[in-house]
Amino acid sequence: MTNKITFIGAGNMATAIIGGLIDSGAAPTDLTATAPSSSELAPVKERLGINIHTDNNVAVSHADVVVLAVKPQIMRVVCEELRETIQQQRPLVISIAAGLDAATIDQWLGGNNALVRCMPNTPSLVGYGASGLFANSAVSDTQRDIATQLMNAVGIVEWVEEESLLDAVTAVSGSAPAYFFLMFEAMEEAAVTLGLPAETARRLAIQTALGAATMAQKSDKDPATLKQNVMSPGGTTERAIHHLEEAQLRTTIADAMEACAKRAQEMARELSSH
Ligand SMILES: NC(=O)C1=CN([C@@H]2O[C@H](COP(=O)(O)OP(=O)(O)OC[C@H]3O[C@@H](n4cnc5c(N)ncnc54)[C@H](OP(=O)(O)O)[C@@H]3O)[C@@H](O)[C@H]2O)C=CC1
Ligand SMILES: O=C(O)[C@@H]1CCC=N1
Repeated sequence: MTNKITFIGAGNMATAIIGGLIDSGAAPTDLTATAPSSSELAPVKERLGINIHTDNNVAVSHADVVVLAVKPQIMRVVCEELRETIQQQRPLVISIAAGLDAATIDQWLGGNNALVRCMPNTPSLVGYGASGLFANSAVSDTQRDIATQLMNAVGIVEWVEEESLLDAVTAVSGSAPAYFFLMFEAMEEAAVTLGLPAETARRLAIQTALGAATMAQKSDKDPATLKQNVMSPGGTTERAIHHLEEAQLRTTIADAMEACAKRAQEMARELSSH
């Protein structure tokens, strides 16, 4: 990819994507990240070798693609500060902020911008990201390809044709690494109670998740069948799964994902109104 890409914000998500891009062959010199303080940026430069800037407008002035990677709560200030430069430069703008809708961001940037909303996740850092993308009507096919290539460099890409579906993407992949990390915590704690050393338990739980995910990805069988294949009749797994079903794990997951999607909608309302 030969585009010059500027990330506004150099936090968890931006550095995860940048790290993944570099691992997949992007030239660090084509990448720039900004943040308010050079003390935060210095270690990013040291680690990734990319360009850094504390002035967002300067960083955007030569960019083909601008990735807005600041917290949703400060997006308005950042966009309004960038409005003039973006209107002159006309880059493809990609927002990764949860909740904030494309029309609001476009308006804050002065209007008529080619804008892609992307909901990535932090496993982008290791090339196993999963991103949902939505394009507004100003985005050309070439720009769609650019966004696809960018996020494909760090994982899989799924386009949605209705913007509201990004809230579901947030629930199933954007926020979801945290659900699995919670599961690892819980499994490690339980295994320690059963007598295993914590480190052993952690290694076994993580490797098992990796194995299960890889099997589910490579197999032509659906997850329900793969689950059934582990459950010997009258055996140990059956007992464990019975317990999880009795404890309403499915409902708990559905409720958590619904809460996640609702929070994204709430954030959109809160943030677009002030
Ligand atoms: N974390 C995740 O798993 C995911 C996050 N997202 C979205 O990504 C976005 C960023 O989240 P995340 O990376 O976790 O947040 P972080 O707080 O880790 O990163 C935000 C970055 O923005 C910088 N920043 C703050 N103010 C400005 C400014 N005025 N100009 C330029 N940079 C600024 C921060 O610098 P400083 O620290 O100095 O304030 C920091 O580097 C959010 O909108 C979130 O919704 C989407 C999907 C997943
Ligand atoms: O928790 C959040 O709001 C962000 C968006 C998805 C993951 N982290």
